[in-house]
Amino acid sequence: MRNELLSPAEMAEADRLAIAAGPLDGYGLMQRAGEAVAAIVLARYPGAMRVHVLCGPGNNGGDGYVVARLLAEAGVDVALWASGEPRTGSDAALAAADCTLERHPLSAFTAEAGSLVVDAIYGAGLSKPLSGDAKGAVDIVTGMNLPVVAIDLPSGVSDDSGEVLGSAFRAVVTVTFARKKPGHLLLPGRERCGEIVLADIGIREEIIDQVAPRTFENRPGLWIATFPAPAVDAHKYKRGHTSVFSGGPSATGAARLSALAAARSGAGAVTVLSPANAMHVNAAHLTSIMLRKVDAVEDVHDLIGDRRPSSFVLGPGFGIGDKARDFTLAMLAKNRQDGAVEGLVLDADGITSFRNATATLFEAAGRPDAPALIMTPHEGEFGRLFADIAADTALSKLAKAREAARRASAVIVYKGADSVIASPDGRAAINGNGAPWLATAGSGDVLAGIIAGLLAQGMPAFEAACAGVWIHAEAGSRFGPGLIAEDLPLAIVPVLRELTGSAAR
Ligand SMILES: NC(=O)C1=CN([C@@H]2O[C@H](COP(=O)(O)OP(=O)(O)OC[C@H]3O[C@@H](n4cnc5c(N)ncnc54)[C@H](OP(=O)(O)O)[C@@H]3O)[C@@H](O)[C@H]2O)[C@@H](O)CC1
Ligand SMILES: Nc1ncnc2c1ncn2[C@@H]1O[C@H](COP(=O)(O)OP(=O)(O)O)[C@@H](O)[C@H]1O
Ligand SMILES: [K+]
Repeated sequence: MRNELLSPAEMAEADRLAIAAGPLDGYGLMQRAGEAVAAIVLARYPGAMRVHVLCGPGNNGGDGYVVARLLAEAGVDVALWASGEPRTGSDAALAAADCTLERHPLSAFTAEAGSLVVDAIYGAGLSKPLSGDAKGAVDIVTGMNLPVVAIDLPSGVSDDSGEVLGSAFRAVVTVTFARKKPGHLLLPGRERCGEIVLADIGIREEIIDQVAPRTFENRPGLWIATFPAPAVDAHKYKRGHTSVFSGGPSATGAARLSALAAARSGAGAVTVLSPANAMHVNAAHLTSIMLRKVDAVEDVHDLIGDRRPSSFVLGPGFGIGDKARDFTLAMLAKNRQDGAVEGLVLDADGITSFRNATATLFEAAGRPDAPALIMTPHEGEFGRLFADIAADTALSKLAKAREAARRASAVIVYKGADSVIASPDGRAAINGNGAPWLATAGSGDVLAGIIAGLLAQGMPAFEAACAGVWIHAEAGSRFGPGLIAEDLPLAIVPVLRELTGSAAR
């Protein structure tokens, strides 16, 4: 599996373990890194008039010296620009010594139209905002719109958070090593990387296993092993029963979108739970989806006793207040072991309702036998439940989601163009297959329904949340322009078909 993402500390650890295990030493790894980048440059830009290689003082610059030497040996016209001297005895110093091209100071950097830039100024070691010569080079290259091949990361992009520190290159291709880093997927970093090429530099799988990363790119490989497929002897309730709470008469659509998505995602039975005064509105719009009156907490208990739904969605269009809190806490008070309630997806108004009662919610979710709680906040909703975490500028979106999941004892789906899914056990995944077509009213309601549908079919909470986010994003990206939320439940069908095929293999 190559879905792991390495933090800077984990990458350094992998590097250290790989060197200790041999056969390559640090300079050997650097040579492999440089070879990979040079091969990409030669393959992608065979006609480049001139290649400017920009080297910083650290090992990212070291990779750059290797690239400059190899490109020159291949007959390319290379101009080498350096900022700072590699530390004596470092691998970068060895690489610089082996590169006999004339070195120009980066402060004098100029380039010509039609040339290509290899960015080896800073990578994993970026420690402060770009300034001086490095910033000047970014301005020149950006102003001339020259194509950039970035080594490891575009200089200025933090590998940990994806933030742009000061300014950063915008690469056409970024070549990174062993595994991707969070900054390749989190915004705005993802946008600055262009296409990301992962190069094998000889850090073997068992080294990554030893490092045991807890952060992943959200791709099917992460959860396909638990992706549900109906058994031959399935009946509808065996395939899972999802219930979705509806709002009042003028706010029923969101629940129906969730319900339809849960049904499409494979839950065998889906029920909309409606207040009495909205029964007629809901009834007029439901066919295969069942409808049941739920007005008070007793109705929730009766439903759980009678119909044994395995998952719930509460929040879309529901309204903010006591009722949302009481229903949520009633569900969380059930025991999972009884087979009663597997889990609850709390979205939208459901989340906002706990703005001033977070401790009650987190305590209920943290009870050992409690059903799984999955919360799906967008940025605004996240800030309502986790104001201090949201305001902490030292934390990346990844770190924020992880901390929130731990505090709330809940799986957190921190939505957006770079959705992060975090589990209270420390695992986290970053999603990268979305598209802005998904930014349409009701899209989040559909996501909540897909996750609940997967949960009802027995998928564990973190995996169900990851799969839901990926499937939702994939369907929206493939559909493209014109997408509205009503399209999404049907648009997930071809995606599910492919996943079911691959799960069967
Ligand atoms: N790990 C591996 O397996 C492999 C890693 N490899 C490569 O190594 C790279 C990481 O190397 P690295 O750790 O030496 O860091 P790097 O990015 O070169 O920068 C550090 C230097 O820059 C300086 N500096 C930073 N920001 C600055 C700023 N804004 N303005 C000014 N100065 C700034 C910083 O100064 P300091 O923070 O110490 O003051 C320090 O001197 C990695 O990205 C990959 O390409 C490959 O060889 C394959 C194997
Ligand atoms: N620019 C974007 N790129 C990819 N996905 C996006 C983008 N904007 C929004 N989304 C996704 O669309 C969904 C919107 O959900 P939400 O904000 O709850 O909307 P609504 O309340 O209208 O349903 C989320 O899954 C989010 O991750
Ligand atoms: K770089």
